[in-house]
Amino acid sequence: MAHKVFIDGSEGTTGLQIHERLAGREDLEVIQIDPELRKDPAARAACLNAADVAFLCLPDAAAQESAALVTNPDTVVIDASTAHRMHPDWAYGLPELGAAFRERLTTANRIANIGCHAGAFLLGVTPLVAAGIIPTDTRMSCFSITGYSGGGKKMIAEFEAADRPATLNSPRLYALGLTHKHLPEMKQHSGLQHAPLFNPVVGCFRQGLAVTVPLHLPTLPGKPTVAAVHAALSAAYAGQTFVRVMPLGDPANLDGGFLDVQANNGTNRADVMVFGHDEQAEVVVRIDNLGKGASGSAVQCMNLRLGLDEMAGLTV
Ligand SMILES: NC(=O)C1=CN([C@@H]2O[C@H](COP(=O)(O)OP(=O)(O)OC[C@H]3O[C@@H](n4cnc5c(N)ncnc54)[C@H](OP(=O)(O)O)[C@@H]3O)[C@@H](O)[C@H]2O)C=CC1
Ligand SMILES: CC(=O)N[C@@H](CCC(=O)OP(=O)(O)O)C(=O)O
Repeated sequence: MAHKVFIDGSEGTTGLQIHERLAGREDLEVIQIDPELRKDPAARAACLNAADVAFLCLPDAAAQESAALVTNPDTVVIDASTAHRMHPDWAYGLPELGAAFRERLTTANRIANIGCHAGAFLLGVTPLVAAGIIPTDTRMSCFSITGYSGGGKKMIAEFEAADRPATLNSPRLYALGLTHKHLPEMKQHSGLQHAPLFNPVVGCFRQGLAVTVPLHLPTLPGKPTVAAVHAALSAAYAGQTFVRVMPLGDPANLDGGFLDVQANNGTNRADVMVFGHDEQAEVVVRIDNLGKGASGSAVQCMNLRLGLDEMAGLTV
């Protein structure tokens, strides 16, 4: 029998992308809400409680409201928003972070999907903390370049408006108050004692994201080589379907010396890359912010939770 799935917020950026990834799957039946009633709590409650899996693709407040509407103990909720990522009762949706994450996702009825910047940061840093290469008390910094779809419908409309102001044509640094909403999950799931100093930049392209984490190798215990950093990441992700560690400093990652942050678009793949020399290393993690950073991850978590092929509906 097909699993019943409901997407609350199906007309938003993430909701539409989940819908696309579920299209044509015979093992799933998507519950449709009357479009006129898509923001009506009673209508949403009926759909949520009829679902085996409910995706919340909503702003934080609406996601909290939806989660509270779920009374069916068997409904698995996968929330794409920031609302529940720090909640102890919710599993964090990044199985590649380790066996404990993966195992929890196979049974949890509440799953918080990753933040796009946070997930990429964690893929680059968590194994290095676990391996002791980065001490837990290190004060890290990192930056991220993202496409404007990360800002949802509103930002997409601003960037794609016919009368777009020229100020949107150049990359825009933001979150300069240094309190970006992904900092708590970056700290919690990396094992670091301090949140990184994080600078996101949004560019005039729709989709694609890369987080860059600099490492000053002589300041780290035992002065690891760039090869040791690469080896630790390669070991951590051996056998993973969706995380690919590229050869060390591979020029094939670079197009005439430039790294294309859109190269994973349309996939659920994360590319982990290490560049550097004796003194400095840079870990770069590239994802599709709407793929591994949002809807791809959500579908992967559903597949895992339901015991289905983890790759169903997804590409690498
Ligand atoms: N875009 C991205 O790259 C990522 C997004 N996320 C998170 O996923 C969630 C969804 O983001 P995104 O798809 O980008 O956002 P969008 O703004 O594109 O879509 C949100 C959707 O929710 C609908 N909505 C708002 N309030 C309610 C309500 N009370 N009841 C029902 N529907 C409602 C909106 O309706 P309307 O169409 O009328 O505006 C819209 O269709 C957010 O929490 C976001 O932070 C997470 C990772 C990455
Ligand atoms: C360009 C842009 O604004 N991107 C968003 C991140 C999108 C994301 O990961 O979303 P949630 O954490 O909200 O789920 C931001 O930096 O706030």
